[in-house]
Amino acid sequence: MLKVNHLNVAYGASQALYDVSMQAEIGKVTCVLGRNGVGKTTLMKALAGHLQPVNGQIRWRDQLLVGQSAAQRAKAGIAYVPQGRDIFAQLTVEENLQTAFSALPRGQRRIDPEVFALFPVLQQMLKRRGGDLSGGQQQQLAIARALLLRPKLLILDEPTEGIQPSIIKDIQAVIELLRDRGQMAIVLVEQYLEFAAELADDFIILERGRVVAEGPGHELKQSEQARTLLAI
Ligand SMILES: Nc1ncnc2c1ncn2[C@@H]1O[C@H](COP(=O)(O)OP(=O)(O)OP(=O)(O)O)[C@@H](O)[C@H]1O
Repeated sequence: MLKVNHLNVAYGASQALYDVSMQAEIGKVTCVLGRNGVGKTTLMKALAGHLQPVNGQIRWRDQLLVGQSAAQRAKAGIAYVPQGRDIFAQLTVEENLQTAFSALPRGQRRIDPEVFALFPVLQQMLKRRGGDLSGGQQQQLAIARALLLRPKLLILDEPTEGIQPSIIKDIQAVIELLRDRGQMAIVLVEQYLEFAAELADDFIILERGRVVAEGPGHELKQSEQARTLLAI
């Protein structure tokens, strides 16, 4: 289980997260919701090790993460798919997938065919350059690259942003399949209440860097508070 306790994160003098606590369990999707600029990406970067907090604790399977680098966390099975996807435009799909290898032991440096079962389009486009893919295909590539780490904690930062509805459905199906296998915790950042409500087992809502609502996912659809906080 992931446990975040009283996390404070700042960019220099500008504080972005205040006393944030949350948890995410194996076999569940935990959604982090909130409007633009409330601190969702900051929280994900702190989980992945791209930002170190001012104070507070992050525990993953009872191990303290604060102080560990992003590379150490990747090796410990924490995979982060950033907002904007970070695909290398000049590298082929295959080469983009191979960039995950640096976090893997030598014996495991191969592209698991399972990622092609999950995202068949990637196999068809293996020799194409990342920059030639559509936004939705790039998102699938970024998730596939993260899965090559065989993560136990998968962090997805707004995977639906700017993506056509048919691919959103495909991505949703993959997230559900990964969740239902019961072997990883999934933290999903979302702005769209509908998508989050379909997937969330648990949720938190951030507002100006603070957790202002939380609960089980089934409460999201009916929640007036969520609608107000997300300004729908
Ligand atoms: N590199 C940075 N330096 C200074 N301030 C930053 C930096 N990145 C983000 N911030 C600020 O921190 C706050 C939280 O930003 P963050 O990107 O975490 O929000 P978000 O909820 O992910 O928003 P979005 O949905 O637009 O991605 C904002 O006020 C933002 O301006």
